[in-house]
Amino acid sequence: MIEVVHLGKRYGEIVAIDDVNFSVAKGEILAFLGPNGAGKTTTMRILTCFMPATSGTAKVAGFDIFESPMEVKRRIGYLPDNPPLYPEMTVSEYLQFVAKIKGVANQRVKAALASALEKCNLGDVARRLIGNLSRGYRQRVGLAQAMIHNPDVLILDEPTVGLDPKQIIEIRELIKGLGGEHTIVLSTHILPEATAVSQKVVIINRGRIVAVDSQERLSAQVRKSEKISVRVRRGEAFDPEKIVSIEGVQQLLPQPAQPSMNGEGVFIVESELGRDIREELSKRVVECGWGLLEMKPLAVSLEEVFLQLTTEEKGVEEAAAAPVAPGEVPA
Ligand SMILES: Nc1ncnc2c1ncn2[C@@H]1O[C@H](COP(=O)(O)OP(=O)(O)OP(=O)(O)O)[C@@H](O)[C@H]1O
Repeated sequence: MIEVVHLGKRYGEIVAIDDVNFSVAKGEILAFLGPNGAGKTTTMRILTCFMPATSGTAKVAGFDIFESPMEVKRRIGYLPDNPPLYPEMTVSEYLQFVAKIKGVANQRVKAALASALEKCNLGDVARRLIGNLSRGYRQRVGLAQAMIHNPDVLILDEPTVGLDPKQIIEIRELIKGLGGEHTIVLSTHILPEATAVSQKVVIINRGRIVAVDSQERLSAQVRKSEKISVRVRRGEAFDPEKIVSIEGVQQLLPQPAQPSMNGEGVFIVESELGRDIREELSKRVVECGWGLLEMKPLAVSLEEVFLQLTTEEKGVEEAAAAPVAPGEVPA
């Protein structure tokens, strides 16, 4: 549905994006993940024909953004980082106004309005003034205006910025629900957002794509060992020697959690990449009589993937010097 090829943009001397390539299949949700200034907004503005690229091109539903911008715009709904809302209009008035601007035929405006209100759960506030709505509701109005002409593709620039945690969950759920019917590209600098809503992640850093893949495959790409978390009933009986002696086990990792009050214990076993120790591990735990409660493989988090990919580019010291808040991509 979307094909981006060798896209580049300069603002004078500043290279905002350089040789950006990715594709999005029909109905897929793609997260465009990167720190502030990475080039996300620039890419989205080019894709939505708001701004020309300096080099390369992109196709949306088979139409080239340079050769057929009107065809592209017809198929795209755009939620910019600051959606242009009119506070003195009611939600319905505003959406009908946008529908007309976007060329929805007069006889179809009513149906388009009903559909957008329903999809974005705005029925209850249709007659309220936009200026009186909460930020979460205003963001839904922003989404509704993006989809009022029922476009194949939705481009959403940081759709949850400035919302409270409850509103964030609601908007993410809404976006997830729109996938399948719409192809969605969403930009974010928040890792859990990419994990929560998308099937595919493009990581951009300093204007260049550093990875494009599914989260699972990105994790696999940077994985250097297998990790399994084991929870046992009798934590006090645990003897590390019994585990490290299993063939293929490299080390036991420090426990992430304190031993729980009820005596349970959790430990993480790191083993050679590609070697499946699960059977032997479970046997050993049972033989030792610790009471096996849970055993689960640990995936590498997207945060680790991001850090590793950008660290390779920036150099270890520089990356190590930048502290990262939980869930945030380092700048
Ligand atoms: N109009 C402009 N003129 C000059 N430089 C610009 C302009 N717009 C963006 N830039 C620069 O291009 C680079 C990419 O910016 P862009 O806004 O695309 O990044 P972003 O990933 O969307 O970041 P943010 O999340 O902060 O919006 C940055 O270095 C930015 O300073």
